[in-house]
Amino acid sequence: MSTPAIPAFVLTGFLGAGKTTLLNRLLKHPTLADTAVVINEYGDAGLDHLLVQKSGDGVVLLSSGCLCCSLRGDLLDTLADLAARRADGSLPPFARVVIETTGLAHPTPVLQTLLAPQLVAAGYRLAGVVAVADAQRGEALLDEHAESLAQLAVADHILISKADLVPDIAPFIARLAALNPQARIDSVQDVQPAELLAAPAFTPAMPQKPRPFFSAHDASIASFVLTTGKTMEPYRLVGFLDELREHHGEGLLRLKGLVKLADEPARPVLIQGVQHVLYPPERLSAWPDGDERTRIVLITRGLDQRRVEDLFAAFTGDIRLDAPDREALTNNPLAF
Ligand SMILES: Nc1nc2c(ncn2[C@@H]2O[C@H](COP(=O)(O)OP(=O)(O)OP(=O)(O)O)[C@@H](O)[C@H]2O)c(=O)[nH]1
Repeated sequence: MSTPAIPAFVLTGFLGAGKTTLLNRLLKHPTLADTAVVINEYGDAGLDHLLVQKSGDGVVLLSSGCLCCSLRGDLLDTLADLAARRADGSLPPFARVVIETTGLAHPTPVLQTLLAPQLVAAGYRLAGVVAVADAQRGEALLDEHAESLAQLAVADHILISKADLVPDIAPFIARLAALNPQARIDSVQDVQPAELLAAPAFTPAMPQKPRPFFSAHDASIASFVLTTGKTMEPYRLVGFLDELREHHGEGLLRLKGLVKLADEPARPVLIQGVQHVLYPPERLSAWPDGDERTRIVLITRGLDQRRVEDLFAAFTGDIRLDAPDREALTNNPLAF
């Protein structure tokens, strides 16, 4: 009998954005008390782990009852170890894990780690990416630090901190909505802790929100949705994902989708991926939102959207003008 997967949330945001402040607030909430926290610090500079009360062995027990782990070493080993100790009863049966990334980190290595086969086998499931956006430093931060832009671009949920220090956050919100049209955007103060870490966090928004404007600085980052009402044969999905990963993996900051497969159209398959790493598809029991179309959200950097759309259409059999069909892409001896 399989046990339910452990939802893993990534909490990201630039240095000083307010991640630890938010985390402390979340962990005080009774419904989130059974949360394991991994603070992903590199080097000796990080101090975040000192802000929680240690109880030896790298694991700390917060006064609220939360489990916390300060991590200097390998994220993968730590997460695997936490799961093993949860399974053998030496740790309480935590209901979710939050991984706070270092402020300077590009988010993709952490996401890739979570999609690694060892962690999938250990029972983890990437449940959502929450990014804290600092309204005080606002757009300047996005312009100056590519990591900050990437953190916000891959988020499912953006939380704006320090809105209390800024007279008008509307332009900042507009910029964030343009950068990541799929994300839900809230002010940190307005969001309820319990709803923040409620799994599953992911439902691809449809239709795609229009981009109110597009900043030249963010021009290489794009977010778009591939959709089809058709069912797909499983081998075609595999073929599409293989092609995508092989030829466009480098520019794929994040992929997440619900796919209607021909074998069981009433039970969509959840797919997730980061760059060249794809998570094993997960069969859901039902469509989460009444919309039974395949929807795959891609967040990309420097990737040709049109080519990806053509590739997808070739595998679904949807006809597109001026685009090669699937045979031409997969059976062409001259193809790349
Ligand atoms: N006024 C105000 N201050 C905030 C808010 N959120 C965080 N801060 C302050 O901002 C500073 C940095 O917050 P942290 O929570 O430590 O930020 P962090 O993202 O964890 O920082 P690093 O771990 O260095 O990446 C602290 O002094 C907080 O008190 C907010 O919403 N409003």
